Amino acid sequence: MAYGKREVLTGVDLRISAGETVALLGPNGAGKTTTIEIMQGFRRRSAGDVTVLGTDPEKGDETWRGRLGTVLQSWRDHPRWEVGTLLSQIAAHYPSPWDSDELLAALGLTAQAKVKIGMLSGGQRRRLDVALGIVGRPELLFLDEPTTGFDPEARREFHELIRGLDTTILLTTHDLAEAERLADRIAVLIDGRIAVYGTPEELARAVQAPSVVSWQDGSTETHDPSQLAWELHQKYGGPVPALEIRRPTLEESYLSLIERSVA
Ligand SMILES: Nc1ncnc2c1ncn2[C@@H]1O[C@H](COP(=O)(O)OP(=O)(O)OP(=O)(O)O)[C@@H](O)[C@H]1O
Repeated sequence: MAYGKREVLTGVDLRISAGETVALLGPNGAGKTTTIEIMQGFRRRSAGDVTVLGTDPEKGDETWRGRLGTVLQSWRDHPRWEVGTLLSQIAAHYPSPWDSDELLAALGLTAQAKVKIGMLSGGQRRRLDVALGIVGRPELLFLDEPTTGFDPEARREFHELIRGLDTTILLTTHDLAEAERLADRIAVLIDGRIAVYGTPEELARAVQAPSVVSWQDGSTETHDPSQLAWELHQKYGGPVPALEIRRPTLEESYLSLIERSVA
């Protein structure tokens, strides 16, 4: 993808299987939104092949579009609409939508059905965003930084909700713990290229961020914790007091990948 002469996506090779949740991570400006817009058919790519639910997004018709769901940053446009009314209005555009009341119940919004959107709390509004994104029973759901501004409880509830959906999901987030919790696979986009694509464990292995080994008398970073544990075991002639081995978190692997690509 090039904007004018400036190429912003140069190596996006991504295959997502049905039912999978994939998190697309990357620093600001890496090209995540552009990638998603191309997949949704909102942006015309400069070159390359894209197939989403069997269709080239540039040729996607209304029926194809109806199979996609999008949860964007909060709906702020309809503050005077009642939650239930807006949801049924949107539902009416789809061939086999969720029943609005059922969906509100599933999202814990039954008590808010007659509340005006402008009166909802941030977390409630976000649930409504999700309701609007999935009301058409999408086969593929795009979540763009879904929990920005959530309190920890709302975030946890949202994660449970998302994990309970049996739809294919492509998620962008800057919250690494969220990616780890929700995603089967993680794609890291750096400067328009997918630098790594795999499970969090595969990412950690590819990046080879060090583990932290600590014990009663010391602590160190190492790429081979089991070797070190063995050496300590020899040194102590038995169990190593207060031995702890901490594998790199997704955040550490990710940051180490970004640092390396900048260097
Ligand atoms: N309409 C546009 N015209 C020209 N350049 C654009 C346009 N939209 C995005 N860009 C540029 O393309 C690059 C990728 O932007 P994009 O919004 O896809 O990144 P992102 O990974 O989603 O970033 P963020 O995490 O900040 O949302 C950036 O350098 C941006 O400035």
